[in-house]
Amino acid sequence: MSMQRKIAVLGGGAWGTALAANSRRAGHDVSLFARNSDTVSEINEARKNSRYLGDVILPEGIAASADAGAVLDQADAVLAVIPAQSLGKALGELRQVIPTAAPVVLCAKGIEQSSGRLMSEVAHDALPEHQIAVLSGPSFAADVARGFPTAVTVAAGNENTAAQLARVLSGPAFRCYSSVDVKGVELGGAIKNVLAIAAGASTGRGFGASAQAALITRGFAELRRLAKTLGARMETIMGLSGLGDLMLTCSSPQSRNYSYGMALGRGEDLTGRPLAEGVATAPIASELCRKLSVKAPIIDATAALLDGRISIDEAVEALLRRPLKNED
Ligand SMILES: NC(=O)C1=CN([C@@H]2O[C@H](COP(=O)(O)OP(=O)(O)OC[C@H]3O[C@@H](n4cnc5c(N)ncnc54)[C@H](O)[C@@H]3O)[C@@H](O)[C@H]2O)C=CC1
Ligand SMILES: O=C(CO)COP(=O)(O)O
Repeated sequence: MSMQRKIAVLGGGAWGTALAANSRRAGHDVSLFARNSDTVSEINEARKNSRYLGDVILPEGIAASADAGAVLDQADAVLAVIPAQSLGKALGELRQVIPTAAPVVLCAKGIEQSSGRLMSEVAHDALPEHQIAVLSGPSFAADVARGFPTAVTVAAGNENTAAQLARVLSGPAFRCYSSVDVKGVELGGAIKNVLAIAAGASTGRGFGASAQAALITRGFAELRRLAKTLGARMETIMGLSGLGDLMLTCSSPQSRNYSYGMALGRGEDLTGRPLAEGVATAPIASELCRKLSVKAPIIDATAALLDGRISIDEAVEALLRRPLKNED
């Protein structure tokens, strides 16, 4: 039986376009909803999305449109690639035109600042009749758009749905592992963005690789504690969507969160920078940890730093001066 499906992608930014390219290479019929008419014509006519992906040439046959209803019509699966803080509103507006039989795969990484909800909770509330899944893992849009080898995790509450989506979304160079741990997969993606800002700030401030390794490792301990409290599986946190994405994002200036942190650390002007999801997630992640009595000094310090409540040097001093403790 042919695996060809109609995949509808919502969001014409870097990641939406890259996932559309991947789905096309996997042999699917792909339509992409972008709000910006210049983006729509550039994808359709020049097979490019230069604003977000520079000179990458996309595969033939991605049908971009600013008409969400047309994009979603007859879709077998929907990839929601809209930034975390806008996802709830966007899905609410599109509810009537998303086919109820189509699983909705959430690809944003963040926690909703106004409510503290994870993306799957936001989506369940906006689309109570739909099956919700999450795709996350170490995957820069530019790499995926170019067809470089990448591996991610696709999670859904139903094991068969997760496995089926992993089969459908895997491409020649894009390997999807399946999971039923939706919460674990999305927590890793949301928290690594906050930790990447911290790691970038440390580098930008001029601290060495030792500080970097300490931040990543102790930040990972905070992610593990939060995930355990929320009932996620440790295997997930140790996997692609947790440790894997943390390693990628905290070590490469290709990450917008890491480079946001670097600019912060260097004292540069932060206006007009590309999307860095960790900026909005940091305060609510810190608040969530406080409410759940999860110790998260690095997440807290990152939120305080972003808020202008402390300087980097004050944050580092406060972190180092905490009472000595067991490494757990
Ligand atoms: N860029 C990357 O390498 C990766 C990004 N992600 C995640 O994917 C999400 C989206 O990121 P990017 O595409 O990279 O961001 P981006 O800034 O490149 O693009 C965001 C796109 O969403 C569109 N958008 C915003 N609100 C919308 C709405 N209400 N309806 C329709 N479209 C809307 C914008 O017009 C823009 O085209 C983020 O949560 C990010 O963390 C995940 C993995 C990799
Ligand atoms: O999520 C990503 C890689 O897995 C992309 O990271 P940035 O949003 O920091 O660029």
